[in-house]
Amino acid sequence: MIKKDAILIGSGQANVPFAKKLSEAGWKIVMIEKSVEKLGGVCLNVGCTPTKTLIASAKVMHDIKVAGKHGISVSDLDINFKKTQQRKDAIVEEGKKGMIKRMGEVKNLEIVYGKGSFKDKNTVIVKMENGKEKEFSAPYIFIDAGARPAIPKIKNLDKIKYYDSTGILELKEIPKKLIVVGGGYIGLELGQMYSRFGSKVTILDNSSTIMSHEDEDVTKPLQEILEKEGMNFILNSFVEKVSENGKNVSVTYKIKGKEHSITGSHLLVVTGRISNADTLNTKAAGIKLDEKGFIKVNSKLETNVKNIFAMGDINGGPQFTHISYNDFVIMTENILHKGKRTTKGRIVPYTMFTDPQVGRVGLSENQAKKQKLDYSVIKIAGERITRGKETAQTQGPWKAVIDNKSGQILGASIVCTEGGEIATVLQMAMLGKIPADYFPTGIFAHPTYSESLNTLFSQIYTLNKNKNFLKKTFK
Ligand SMILES: Cc1cc2nc3c(=O)[nH]c(=O)nc-3n(C[C@H](O)[C@H](O)[C@H](O)COP(=O)(O)OP(=O)(O)OC[C@H]3O[C@@H](n4cnc5c(N)ncnc54)[C@H](O)[C@@H]3O)c2cc1C
Ligand SMILES: NC(=O)c1ccc[n+]([C@@H]2O[C@H](COP(=O)([O-])OP(=O)(O)OC[C@H]3O[C@@H](n4cnc5c(N)ncnc54)[C@H](O)[C@@H]3O)[C@@H](O)[C@H]2O)c1
Repeated sequence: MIKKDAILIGSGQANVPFAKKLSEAGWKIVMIEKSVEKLGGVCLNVGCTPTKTLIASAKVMHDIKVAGKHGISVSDLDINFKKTQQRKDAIVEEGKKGMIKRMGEVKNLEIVYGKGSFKDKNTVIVKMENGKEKEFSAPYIFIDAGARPAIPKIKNLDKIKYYDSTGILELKEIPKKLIVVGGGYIGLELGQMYSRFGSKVTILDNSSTIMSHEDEDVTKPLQEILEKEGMNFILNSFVEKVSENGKNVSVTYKIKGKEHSITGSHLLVVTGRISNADTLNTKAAGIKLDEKGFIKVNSKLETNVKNIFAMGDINGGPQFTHISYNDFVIMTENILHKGKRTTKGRIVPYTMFTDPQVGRVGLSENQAKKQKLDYSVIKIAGERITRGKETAQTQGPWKAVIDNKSGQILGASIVCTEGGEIATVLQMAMLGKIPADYFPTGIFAHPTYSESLNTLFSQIYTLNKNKNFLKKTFK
């Protein structure tokens, strides 16, 4: 048994920077990670970094395909997919090398490769790749062990070749016909990416809309844009079974009880991500899980067991890199500086990296409605965006939700080629409590995309006229 000041399980987006902070404060720590290949977690190795790199390559391909709009013709458009993949691999490798170097410089940090699981509330056993075991004990344990693909129960799925979000990134060939089960972030981002590389892509989802947790007046226009690019959507579809015939895969699904089938060359299954807590023997430490298997934490990220904390996807999310990183910020302040930071009231931004992006921050209209808030909605179509006209990227809509009493922005959904950046501008306004009426009159550089926040927020005057909106706040 080796004694430490703290045990860190998983090298996700929170534990990596946290290890450095603990070390700087003089703590002797051990970090347990399944393998060196997984060091740095999902985002760097098989998540954000590789996907956003490949998606950028697919955008270049698309921009060339539509260059005719600008009077530019390109003949012999071709892709050397091996090189495209090599570029992605090199970027991941570079990030990995840098991280390993920085981790090597962290004093008092021992990294052990193997599967960690609890023996009791202070002890963790590591089953190493060579079959040997090591035991560590510490008064503090920080879990940042993430989530993995959720594979739905579909008849024969375990008998055929299919891809999850990791496997699909390693393809050597561009699929002729890609069937995607799941129309959420990964399905839409990777579906559009392969569609732009040349695949015929069909997305099946059992919900009535893509990205079903978002407002329908945001997801419907996005679906239409993707359909115009050649993608096909089969919604309200319940996949029953799959089979292989030769090199092809067939998917049988039901819509309103009626059976249909579709055949493709490749099948991608991306229907959400489940907690890795089931690999940790949490019972031995008495750690409580929620009904979905995520570790229950309070707003300070404390589990029900004293001095055991859970950060990142494994505590139920939201499942984003920046949220896990913010968990690290909370933990650092509370553990090392006697702070009282919590997750309460944190404004959550996220961006789906389709093209156009869906830049999101704060509340959607649906969420504001559910919370029974007193709110108004402003919205403009993409055609109103001046910069978009110049760049031939007039997708939309842009939408914001405003608190009727305070005039504060409650949230926004920005469908735009740079939707994520524009939503970030609004996030800054929300953080700084800059009210909505700053935007119609504020000065924005012309012609940036963000300048059109001016146009979006000018809608508040119309609301004012029609509904006596924000009488106190806006004149
Ligand atoms: C394809 C894809 C694209 C994504 N794109 C984005 C994006 O653009 N933006 C964004 O914000 N988010 C994105 N995400 C989500 C993001 O990657 C995750 O939210 C983020 O990585 C979660 O970090 P984490 O701290 O929870 O730990 P993770 O990154 O999940 O790391 C957990 C680590 O713990 C290790 N581990 C697990 N169990 C054990 C055990 N028993 N013993 C030892 N080690 C263990 C794992 O091997 C892993 O390395 C994407 C995810 C995927 C799959
Ligand atoms: N840009 C980003 O920030 C980004 C990118 C990728 C992933 N992520 C994170 O990773 C998480 C996982 O992504 P994801 O796309 O796997 O999950 P998701 O929850 O975003 O989408 C899953 C989709 O699958 C559908 N679905 C579920 N079960 C189904 C079934 N049996 N048949 C058909 N459809 C089914 C759901 O209706 C949903 O639309 C995301 O929730 C997000 O937090 C973020």
